[in-house]
Amino acid sequence: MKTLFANIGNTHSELAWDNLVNVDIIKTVDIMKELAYRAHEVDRLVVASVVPKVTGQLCVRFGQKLILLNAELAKSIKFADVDHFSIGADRIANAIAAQKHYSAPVMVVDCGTCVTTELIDKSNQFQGGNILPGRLLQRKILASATGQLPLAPLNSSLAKSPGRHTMEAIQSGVDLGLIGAIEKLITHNSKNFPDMTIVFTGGDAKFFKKHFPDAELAPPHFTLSGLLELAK
Ligand SMILES: Nc1ncnc2c1ncn2[C@@H]1O[C@H](COP(=O)(O)OP(=O)(O)O)[C@@H](O)[C@H]1O
Ligand SMILES: CC(C)(COP(=O)(O)O)[C@@H](O)C(=O)NCCC(=O)O
Ligand SMILES: [K+]
Repeated sequence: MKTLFANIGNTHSELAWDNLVNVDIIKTVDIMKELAYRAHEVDRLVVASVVPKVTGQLCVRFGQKLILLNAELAKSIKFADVDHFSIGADRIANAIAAQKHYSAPVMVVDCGTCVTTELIDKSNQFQGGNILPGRLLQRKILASATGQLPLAPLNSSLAKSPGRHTMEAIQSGVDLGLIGAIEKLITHNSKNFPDMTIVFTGGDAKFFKKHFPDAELAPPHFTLSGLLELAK
């Protein structure tokens, strides 16, 4: 039986057959086209999706072959104190991956379209987390919600602060602001978990990790590895 795994995020999606050696990264806007090429080989499609429009299309296309990750399938994680119906499937997969790769307590910082955190304690409880707009999303909202601000490009290193022109002011404002926000979340969330491990993952993980020397950089395709773990 051939199982295809898919992690469908708001910007990118990852596709893999039962291992992490050959992972294809596809823009989520193109994911249905990509899956159409592969549909004939797929006996089972195991998906973590946070894009309901795509989830709906997958239900129609794959029917009974489709398995959607939700908190009820994540038997190794307990959700006693959280609203488990509301938690994104990628965040549940991150919790499973954190449990597999690190010793608890552990907080994942997923730097994607949004920055999310997921905190898992020693007794495998999902304690909850945080959601805030990521580096690109903050740039986009500044450009779209104002008359005069340009869309500032992403840069791999920090822009000068104080910024000497509009672009530098946006880049340093957003990027330093997010680093500060993550620092604050770590300090705040670690009050009850002083020895917790911090793990960075997601498309922007390398950028942020540089500013957190005590944190870990997750192995490649970390979220997807959580999804694969589920199928074992
Ligand atoms: N070349 C790039 N194209 C798009 N996003 C990038 C790029 N380099 C860094 N990023 C950052 O990575 C984020 C997307 O990360 P990703 O993990 O793919 O997101 P998601 O899981 O939401 O699909 C973007 O929002 C942006 O902040
Ligand atoms: C918070 C998210 C938008 C993050 O998505 P991403 O940036 O990884 O594409 C996604 O996990 C989501 O839609 N979650 C549902 C709400 C929640 O997790 O509480
Ligand atoms: K993600």
